[in-house]
Amino acid sequence: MAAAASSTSLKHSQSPTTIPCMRHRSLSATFGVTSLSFRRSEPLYRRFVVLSMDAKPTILVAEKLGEAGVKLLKDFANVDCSYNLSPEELCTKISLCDALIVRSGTKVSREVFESSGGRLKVVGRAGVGIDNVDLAAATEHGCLVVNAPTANTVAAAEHGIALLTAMARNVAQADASVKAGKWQRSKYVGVSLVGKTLAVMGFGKVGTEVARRAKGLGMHVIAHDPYAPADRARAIGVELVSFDEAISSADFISLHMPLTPATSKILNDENFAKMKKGVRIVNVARGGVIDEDALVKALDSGIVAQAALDVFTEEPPPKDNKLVQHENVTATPHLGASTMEAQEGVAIEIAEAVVGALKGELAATAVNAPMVPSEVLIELKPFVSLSEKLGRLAVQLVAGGSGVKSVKVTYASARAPDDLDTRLLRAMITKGLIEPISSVFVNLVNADFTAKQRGLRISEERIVLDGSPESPLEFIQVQIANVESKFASALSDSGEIKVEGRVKDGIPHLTRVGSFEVDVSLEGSIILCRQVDQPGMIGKVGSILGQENVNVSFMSVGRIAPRKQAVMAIGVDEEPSKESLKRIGEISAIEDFVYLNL
Ligand SMILES: NC(=O)C1=CN([C@@H]2O[C@H](COP(=O)(O)OP(=O)(O)OC[C@H]3O[C@@H](n4cnc5c(N)ncnc54)[C@H](O)[C@@H]3O)[C@@H](O)[C@H]2O)C=CC1
Ligand SMILES: O=C(O)C(=O)COP(=O)(O)O
Repeated sequence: MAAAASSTSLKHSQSPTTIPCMRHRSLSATFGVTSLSFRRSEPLYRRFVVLSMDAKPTILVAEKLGEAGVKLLKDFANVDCSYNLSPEELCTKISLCDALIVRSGTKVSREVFESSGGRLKVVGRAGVGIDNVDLAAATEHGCLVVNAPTANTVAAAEHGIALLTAMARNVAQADASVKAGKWQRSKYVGVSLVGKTLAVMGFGKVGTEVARRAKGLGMHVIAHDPYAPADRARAIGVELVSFDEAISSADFISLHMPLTPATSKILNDENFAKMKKGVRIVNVARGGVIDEDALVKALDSGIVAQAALDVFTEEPPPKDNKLVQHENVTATPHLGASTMEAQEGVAIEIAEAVVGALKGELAATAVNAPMVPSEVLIELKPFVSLSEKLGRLAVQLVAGGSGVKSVKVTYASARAPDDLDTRLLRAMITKGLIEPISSVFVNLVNADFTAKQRGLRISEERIVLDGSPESPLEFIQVQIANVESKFASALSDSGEIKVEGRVKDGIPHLTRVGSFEVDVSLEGSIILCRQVDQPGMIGKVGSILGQENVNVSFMSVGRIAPRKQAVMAIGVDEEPSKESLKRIGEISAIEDFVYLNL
């Protein structure tokens, strides 16, 4: 990463403080925060998922969404409900959209993010499974992905139970037979559920609700979930067991885990061979967790007596799909979430999440961004701003041609080490370091990815201070190693560019440059001058700026000793002209100076 040649040439328009936007935004209704006022006219989260949104945003709803949700969206944005778009049509439309809402039927591929040209800021998945969204691509493009994880839980569990009971009593097959004019009572003798063992694979929200209901049907319920707490299972009389124990002892297996690389085709030839002969399988999770060819073989050989499937690897499955056609298979077209109640709930849940994210609020259901509780966020707010500004300052001090590769961030705090969430701060320092010297837009979603991609290593260190832990942090220090500085006094004794800041009365201040203590509020822009300490310097610089009507907000001098080397830090509200900066540089006592945009 090469630093910009001249700090004065840095593009001011990249500064987030220049984005015109609303005042006094609510931080997050979801987190119960009512309202916060910000000194800059910018909601905090806007720094993370920033929109250049002077006009109403546009939201593309690509699959059927409940009316109440659509109404919520329309109150805030232009809403384009276009269903059944081909992948090409979606890619064409997306460049005009700030947000996209989908269900399980739309593939939000890398091409979609690439085609958006950076405008797409939020993808809302109106449901749980996000396996149809390329999360890595979303993150790389700084696009937030939110889902609606709770509103369809009961619907999916009820559908699982519906399939379980219908399968056990051949309801679908018998219904088709009666409609065909037959009366085959002996052919459709079923099996009972009571006393049978049900293995719930994936003991999350849906799995838990299925387990509860199955217990009510008199079944013996066991579950396998490597991440579920045993006490939650025990509380409802379910025993957590290993994968092999679950599949080998079950009469019925119900799948409720997400489709991930680890669960893909988890029911395969090898695992079907471990099952009890005559096992019955329900899948309301994702088709991809079953190797469908292996299931056909297991059905044909009688290892699996019956299967009831709501989901398929390819949806809709091809007409000649062997599973769908199999007489021992009951199939539904991905109806798990399809109740009136669930669809209404999901629509509202996703509309609120998407609108909130577009407004710059933190989304409680963000899938690809760290969640920071609201109380932590409120405390960290001024430090978030300080972090970004220290990053911006530090990188502008790097001499052109030096490559920034290694940055050390030190947080000094009287809090216990595990009582400080630095993810936000690190993301904002990264934003400050990268944005001034590139065209990349960095936010909370893509900060770590962007740093890694640029080979920028950010290490973090904690200094634990004695004293009152009332404030989350005393100071933050940013050091850039192995670079030259265009302002030699910014180098510490050990040769790194070093800047340090604190929050004073809620306002970020620069309190150290190299080995020099200064004190200048981090607002507007800053001029740093190195000089031999002597009377009259402040006046000389001040009068040059005054002649141009540039308002000085702050001045401070840090010096080794009276009349020795000193650094003068001057905060200015307006950007001085090149001519004024040149005149400051020509003051004979000034040995070195740099102008830095914040
Ligand atoms: N058919 C439909 O219309 C619907 C399908 N679903 C699907 O159901 C699945 C579960 O949904 P929720 O319960 O809401 O999600 P959840 O996130 O609450 O639960 C998933 C559980 O699976 C567990 N898990 C992860 N890897 C596992 C593994 N290798 N083995 C066993 N368990 C594992 C997790 O620890 C978690 O407890 C998702 O795939 C979702 O997409 C959800 C709603 C409707
Ligand atoms: O929420 C889920 O994971 C589902 O599978 C529901 O999918 P749908 O929104 O009905 O296409």
